[in-house]
Amino acid sequence: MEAESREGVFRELESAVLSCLGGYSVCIFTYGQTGTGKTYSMEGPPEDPGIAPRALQSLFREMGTGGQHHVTLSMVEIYNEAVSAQPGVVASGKAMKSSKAPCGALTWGPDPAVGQPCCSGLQMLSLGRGNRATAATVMNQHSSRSHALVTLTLRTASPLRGPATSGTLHLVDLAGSERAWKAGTAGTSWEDRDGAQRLREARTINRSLLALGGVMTALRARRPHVPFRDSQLTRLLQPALGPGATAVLLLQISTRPEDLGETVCSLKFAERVGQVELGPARPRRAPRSGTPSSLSTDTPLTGTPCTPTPSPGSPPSPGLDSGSSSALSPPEELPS
Ligand SMILES: Nc1ncnc2c1ncn2[C@@H]1O[C@H](COP(=O)(O)OP(=O)(O)OP(=O)(O)O)[C@@H](O)[C@H]1O
Repeated sequence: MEAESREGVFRELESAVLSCLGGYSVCIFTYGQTGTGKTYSMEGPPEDPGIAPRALQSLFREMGTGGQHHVTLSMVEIYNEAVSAQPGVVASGKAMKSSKAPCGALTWGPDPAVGQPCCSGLQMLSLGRGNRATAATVMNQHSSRSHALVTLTLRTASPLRGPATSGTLHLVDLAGSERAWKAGTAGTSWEDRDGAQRLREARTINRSLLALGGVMTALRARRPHVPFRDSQLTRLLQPALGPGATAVLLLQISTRPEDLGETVCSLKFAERVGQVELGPARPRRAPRSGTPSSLSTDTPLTGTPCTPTPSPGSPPSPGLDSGSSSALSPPEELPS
């Protein structure tokens, strides 16, 4: 995505983002082949921010115009099917105007329920970004090896706007799909430990993206059973893809002739997503008490313990891909 179009894309998304303040549930997710710029589009460099910081700035600018708001931000990473909350990247507090913070800097004020947090939402985003599992692959020097889900829950009360509402914004940066031969470590052979690790990651990533494709197929066909339980990714996305939610897919594709196969797969996936109907968007009233809902609270993670995110160089965590025999088998077919 070119720099000047990134602002244009955000302008298209802004009304959906702001609808969260009216109690709507909105999910924006990036999808595409590895190395096509998903993370860049979602995060962007400080001099030209991506969708996530722009969304936060826009929301907080709007919140500064009135009403009472309670904001919860959480960041969850899925690496090799292990789910972990990013340490220190879960916060709750009342959004407040601050003379010290620039407009939209997202300062949290003291909240008796959670102690005295006072940090900037943008700082929190970059903290999570820094902790994310990345590694060099043939296709991308800083490839994200995990799916990252940022959830903002916004409970809003305004005497002028009627009953209190609870809206949610999910920002999802999916790990990229990749072919087996492209999943190895740059400059090393497949037989070495790093190469094997990259292949194992690629296999798990592709499998979870296939599960997402299965969910989209079921939603499109309005099947009574939607296989949300087929992967951690789809489990966590369930509330974001429920009735009345709004989901926006940002598709990243490569225009290189040698990537044609992957590009066609990505376009087919987008076509399928484009045919999904989640029903008319519905606002949600805030619960009378308790914590606002978010991905982490709406979806029980029973049976899926939160484990610390291993760095790509550390031994694999026990899970779906712990079998050494499967470690070097190629990733499954690309999701399409
Ligand atoms: N519009 C852009 N302008 C400048 N550099 C870009 C742009 N888009 C992507 N890049 C650069 O291309 C590289 C790959 O981008 P990025 O890591 O965002 O891809 P990705 O799709 O998230 O990959 P993966 O799925 O492997 O994590 C990065 O070095 C990034 O800085």
